[in-house]
Amino acid sequence: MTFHVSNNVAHRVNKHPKPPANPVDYENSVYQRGLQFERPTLSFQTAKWEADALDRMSAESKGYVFGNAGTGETARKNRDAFARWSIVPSRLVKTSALPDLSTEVLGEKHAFPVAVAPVGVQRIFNPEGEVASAAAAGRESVPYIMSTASSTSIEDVAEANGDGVRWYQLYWPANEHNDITISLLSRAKKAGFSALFVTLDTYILGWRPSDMDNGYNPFLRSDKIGVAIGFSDPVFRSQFKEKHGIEIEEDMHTAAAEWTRTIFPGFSHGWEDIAFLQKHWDGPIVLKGIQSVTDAQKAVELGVQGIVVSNHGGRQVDGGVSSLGVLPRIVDAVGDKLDVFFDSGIRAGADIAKAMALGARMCLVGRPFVYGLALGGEEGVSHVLKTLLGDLELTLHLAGIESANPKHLNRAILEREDHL
Ligand SMILES: Cc1cc2nc3c(=O)[nH]c(=O)nc-3n(C[C@H](O)[C@H](O)[C@H](O)COP(=O)(O)O)c2cc1C
Ligand SMILES: O=C(O)C(=O)c1ccccc1
Repeated sequence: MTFHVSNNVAHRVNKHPKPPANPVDYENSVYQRGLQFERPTLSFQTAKWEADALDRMSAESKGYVFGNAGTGETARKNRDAFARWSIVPSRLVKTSALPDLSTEVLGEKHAFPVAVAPVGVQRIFNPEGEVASAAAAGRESVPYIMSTASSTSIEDVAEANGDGVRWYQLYWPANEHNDITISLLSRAKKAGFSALFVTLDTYILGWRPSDMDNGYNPFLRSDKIGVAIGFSDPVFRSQFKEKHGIEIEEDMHTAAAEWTRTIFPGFSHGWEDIAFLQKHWDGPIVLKGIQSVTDAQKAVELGVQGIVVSNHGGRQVDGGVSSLGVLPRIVDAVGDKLDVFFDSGIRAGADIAKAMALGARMCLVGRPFVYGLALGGEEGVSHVLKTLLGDLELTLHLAGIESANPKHLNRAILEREDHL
């Protein structure tokens, strides 16, 4: 995989077409080439992405992406949980092979243990929105998870993602709209989305004071960009026409409100409903938003292929547990029976290393890529992904992990900082 950061520089200045061949070249490529020639516009300091991106945004967009549920306690806990684990490096570990960050999930090998988390309404942050981020993910060989709340249609995201790996995230309409669910699933399947991520923690938006202060709802914006999937859905369109006798375009406000209620019905499905998705989706199913061992075990009983240990980045239940905090016990209970994905709080390579050492098989990155998108469109998202992966590789390499390969990670490389 050698090497994200240097590749970026090489592409931009076209003076170093060949990526370096081994880890030793890392220093040369990053420190020397990076400093000697034109540098990427975005910083390598991950905290700067957030600061720079928020600086440029409207109060509404800033409140929306940076905002959390309630007091922000869970979002803070998500971050604090990483500092409770520390990596203990091993010395004089001879590396016999090239770096290999690959991991296996859902029966397939992936070059990197990172995916782009589903994030809705990305055109708020950049006019190119999902087209830019799906293209960047495809180019960086990182799976792209497309949100049902996207501001770009399923088909257009697929086209932008090219031959990349893409997975579809479902905001699951209530049972009375099963025909819409079936339509979404069949569109996703036809457009080459190979796995279904079902988000369980957001059947209604959480208590988000920043959005409430701004009177902001991403779906009800006057430009209606948040409802692209509904407005491009043949079943939703024909039902709307049947009910109101007019096309969506003749009363966009009513249509947007109806679509919002369709995918955020305000109440949850039950465990027994998962069978419906298993019947109508031909491929792996992953349940996103799991935080308890009991729920993880129910997922195993139902025979789904994976779970995402996630609290939606602290945006739904304030006062909730940290996502990294509950990861080990969930891995202990079900890690050998399905694939455990992780998100909520990943900001650097070391965070990915820790989550993988605690048993996650792949990490989803949320806000950081949104900041990259806001700052630099496709290039910005590419830069964020490359930086996180370059940082991860170097962290593992210097921690003495053979070939920087996540499969050699386990809890023995971690210490609880408060036990030292
Ligand atoms: C602006 C924004 C929009 C999001 N939209 C969705 C969504 O449409 N579907 C979904 O399942 N999760 C959504 N999420 C949650 C992310 O998929 C992910 O769980 C979370 O961002 C991970 O935490 P992190 O931001 O700390 O990386 C969204 C998160 C943000 C910040
Ligand atoms: O904001 C979110 O967390 C979220 O999941 C979402 C995305 C788009 C529209 C509404 C909610």
